Amino acid sequence: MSAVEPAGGFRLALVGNPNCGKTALFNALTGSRQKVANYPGVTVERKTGTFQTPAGRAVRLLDLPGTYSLRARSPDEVVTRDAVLGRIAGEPPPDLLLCVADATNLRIALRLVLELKRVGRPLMLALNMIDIARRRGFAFDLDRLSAELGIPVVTSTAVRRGGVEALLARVDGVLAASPAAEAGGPAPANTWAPPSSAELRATQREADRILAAAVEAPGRPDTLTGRLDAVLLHPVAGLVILLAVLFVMFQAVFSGARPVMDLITAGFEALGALAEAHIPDGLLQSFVKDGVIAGIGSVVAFLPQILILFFFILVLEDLGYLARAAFLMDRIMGSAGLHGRAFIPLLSSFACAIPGIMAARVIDSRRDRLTTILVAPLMTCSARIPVYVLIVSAFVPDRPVLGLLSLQGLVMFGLYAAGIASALTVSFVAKRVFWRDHPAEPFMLELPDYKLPRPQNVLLGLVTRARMFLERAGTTIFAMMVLIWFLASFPRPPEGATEPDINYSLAAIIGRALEPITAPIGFDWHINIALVPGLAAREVAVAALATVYAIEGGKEATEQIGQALAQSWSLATALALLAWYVFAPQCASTLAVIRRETGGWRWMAVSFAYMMALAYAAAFVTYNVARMLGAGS
Ligand SMILES: Nc1nc2c(ncn2[C@@H]2O[C@H](COP(=O)(O)OP(=O)(O)OP(=O)(O)O)[C@@H](O)[C@H]2O)c(=O)[nH]1
Ligand SMILES: [Mg+2]
Repeated sequence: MSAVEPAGGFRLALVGNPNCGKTALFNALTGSRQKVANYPGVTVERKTGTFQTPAGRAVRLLDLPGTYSLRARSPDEVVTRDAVLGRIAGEPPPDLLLCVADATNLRIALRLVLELKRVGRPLMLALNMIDIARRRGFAFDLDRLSAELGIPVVTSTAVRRGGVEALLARVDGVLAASPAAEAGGPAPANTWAPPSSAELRATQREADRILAAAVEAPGRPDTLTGRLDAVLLHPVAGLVILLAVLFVMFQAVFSGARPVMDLITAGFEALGALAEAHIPDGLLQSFVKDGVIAGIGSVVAFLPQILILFFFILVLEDLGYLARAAFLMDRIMGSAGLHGRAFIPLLSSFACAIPGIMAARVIDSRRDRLTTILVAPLMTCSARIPVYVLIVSAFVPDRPVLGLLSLQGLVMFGLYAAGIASALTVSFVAKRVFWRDHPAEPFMLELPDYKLPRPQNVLLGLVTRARMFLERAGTTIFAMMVLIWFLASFPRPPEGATEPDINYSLAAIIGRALEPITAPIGFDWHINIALVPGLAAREVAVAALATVYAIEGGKEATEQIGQALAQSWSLATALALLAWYVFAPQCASTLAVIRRETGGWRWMAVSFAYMMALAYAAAFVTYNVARMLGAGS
């Protein structure tokens, strides 16, 4: 048998409608941890993994973005089409197409199966989510289904242990009979051509006939999803609930993390004290204590906040609420010129703009996709949380509003709202001013059934996030801290100097050189030092401020960084910096992803320029208005 195995093993591709459980199956088979969530359009690129079948065959498994047809309208669907048809350079076509279907939702899935048959590759159908289907009372005549379709049909529960064993056993059988195993056998003909709408309708009729013959739907349909949707999709009640959910989320981000945050801060302070006690006074002590510990510690302290935000996002995703939120926001987003499908990319950008920008691949019209990519970085990503929380807790008094809300939480919500409002405004302007002739595209998004969030899934998501955040702290942020400490410590002050050491440093020289540009927006040279390296990653700004004030404070810098800021900045400056951070084009990786996703420098340059202009303008207006209102000192 091994003599006829293709090099690198058999190639198996997972194809299917969006949200049917392909990635869950991929993870179950390969032990990978790719993102699984309850909304269509989670996977937007192809991923490979390997596994061994029970008979010992090595298989390379390909997870693909979901699609309804191989017609391929959007960039993610193009990936699927090309992989299925073997059009990807250097990659032979799959030896077996494993079509995955949501067993409770087979109509379109069967149409895709019929379309896939024309590709001429060995094909097999897995009725996934069979657990849910059985519970709801669906009955399947698998033999009949298999006979009608002319391919093997198995059932699976991708998210349960043992849920894929029958499938695995069957894969062996199919691979043994596949042409790849008959060395030199003739390749079957590929008769697939992009189907016309009429052809798709004909295929759908055939699929409906097979469905009627082989599947018995429950007499009493599932009513839970319907009952929930009657409230959650209500044009008024639904929007109110959505707003309430978002509000609770931001409040929790702000106030829920305090105790853990204080613990982390105390831990890093103890580390700093330890460094002070054990390393002799001098440059090395300053490097370890002010550069590394103060800098990294100031960023890592925000881990709890970031995890709280992700906890909310992960639970909402798994619940199936995100697609509803997209539906609710469609009218508002549509009037701002955004495609309904832009909602999930934009919401993902609350976590980080990078997956958000990539998720825009599900949008088929190029202009709608570009608009989404341009405004995604305006959404408040989690890297802004440290900057916002630091400044808000230093400058906004901690007092209750209307009894139960905190003023600080309210300001935080306002900052998120500012991000959303500016995204809507920018897209509105882009649509009206630049792309006037563009007709609105109809928005279609399948609403998944509600599912109870899976604790393992949420936990896994949190661990992944925590790891990514700490890795960033250990690499990008660490590297920037070393640079900033160096710039802030050299050259050493001259003999008999009276000012703090940092005032004689390279950092001060650079920061002061930028003052003519930043003085009108209220930033002094300390802030300038934080702004430039902050372009690498937003959190660096917090770390940089921590280091700058720690070095400036010298030995007496025992106070927390927030207190240091409150003493040295006016309220107007603090507000201007917040305004700056709502818009500033930041983190080099986001810009790099924009370049990659749009296929050139042009849109990267456009987004950098427009965000920089907005940031400067917003900071300018904020600073000057605040000063006029008396917040200038
Ligand atoms: N109960 C149950 N839930 C499942 C099963 N398979 C997947 N799910 C859930 O269904 C949702 C969608 O799963 P994914 O694996 O992300 O679906 P996908 O086909 O990769 O989706 P796209 O990447 O968007 O095309 C998730 O919430 C999974 O936890 C199953 O067999 N049983
Ligand atoms: Mg997927």
